Amino acid sequence: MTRAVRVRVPAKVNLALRVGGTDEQGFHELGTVFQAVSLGDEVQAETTRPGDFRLAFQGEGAGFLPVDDTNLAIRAAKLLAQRFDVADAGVSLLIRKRIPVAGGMAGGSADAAAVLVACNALWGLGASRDDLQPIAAELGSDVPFLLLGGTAIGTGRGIDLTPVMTSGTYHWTFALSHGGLSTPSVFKEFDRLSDPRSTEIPEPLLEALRAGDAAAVGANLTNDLEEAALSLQPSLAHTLKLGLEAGALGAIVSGSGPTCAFLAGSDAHGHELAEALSVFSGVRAVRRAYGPVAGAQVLP
Ligand SMILES: C[C@](O)(CO)[C@H](O)COP(=O)(O)OP(=O)(O)OC[C@H]1O[C@@H](n2ccc(N)nc2=O)[C@H](O)[C@@H]1O
Ligand SMILES: Nc1ncnc2c1ncn2[C@@H]1O[C@H](COP(=O)(O)OP(=O)(O)OP(=O)(O)O)[C@@H](O)[C@H]1O
Repeated sequence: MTRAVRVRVPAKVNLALRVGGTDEQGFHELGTVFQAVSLGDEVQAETTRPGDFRLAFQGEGAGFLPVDDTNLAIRAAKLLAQRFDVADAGVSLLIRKRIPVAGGMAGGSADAAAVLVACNALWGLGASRDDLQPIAAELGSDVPFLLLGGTAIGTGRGIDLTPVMTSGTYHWTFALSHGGLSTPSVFKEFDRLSDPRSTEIPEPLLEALRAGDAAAVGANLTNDLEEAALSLQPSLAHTLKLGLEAGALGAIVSGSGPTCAFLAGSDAHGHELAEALSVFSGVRAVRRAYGPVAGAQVLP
């Protein structure tokens, strides 16, 4: 039996996020275009005593993230063990975290996706990615995309995925904020401020992605949750303005925020954006990344 597995998993940015009405469980209907980016976490999974599920963090969130059954990573391991009837399951997980916590980049979801892939390998389950998708969807709306990676349209709760054809590489600069925003409170603020919108994906964005036209992709970034995130954290307006003044091709709040995402024309331009953003005290840190990249993958 395999004793240890390492898995790399990306973060996501929503190039478009359209928010419609709610279903009977209170989930909003979404029309979104996800892109997986190279700012990611690494999960190391090792076999341990049967019934022993252990978790530790290094990096972002270490020291304050829960490491008990409330953590999505532990829930993912236990759900997989249950669905595949793994007798004597146990795992010791170490997560090297770079994705900001409660940052709108799906950090917890990424870890859950990585744990599914890691435990599948560790326990020799032989499950395909398609087998893992419904388990991922039970864990959270962003988890299935972090398994898939690349660039994809998400509909329904965000879990019905269709890969999108893209050309080229997109250079991203992310401005991390002090503190996070809770996803449910951002959706609640959206409901307070706005009526449900159309969930149609803007065709010019898809055309720009197909053509590899970064300037047109930048011009067509859109996020219906942005107004709600700005209402809860007003300093984000200044962060977005700084990036645009420094020549970003597009500037947007990532998902439910508060991380802000800036599209650069090149790697060198991304570096300039990072320098311009880091002078603002409202920005905790800047990170650069590129996309699209693969979903959760076992490392050799
Ligand atoms: C904002 C996004 O990141 C965009 O990709 C996702 O929609 C959020 O995905 P997530 O964090 O995996 O969300 P979940 O863990 O499934 O749900 C957390 C909470 O977000 C809200 N939520 C989430 C997804 C959705 N389609 N409608 C919602 O209203 C609900 O209040 C839900 O209780
Ligand atoms: N492995 C994990 N990593 C980060 N947060 C976790 C994890 N497990 C549980 N959480 C909890 O989930 C909350 C949201 O964290 P997360 O980093 O996933 O937010 P997010 O990136 O804004 O999510 P999304 O973009 O999917 O809406 C945190 O406040 C934390 O308490």
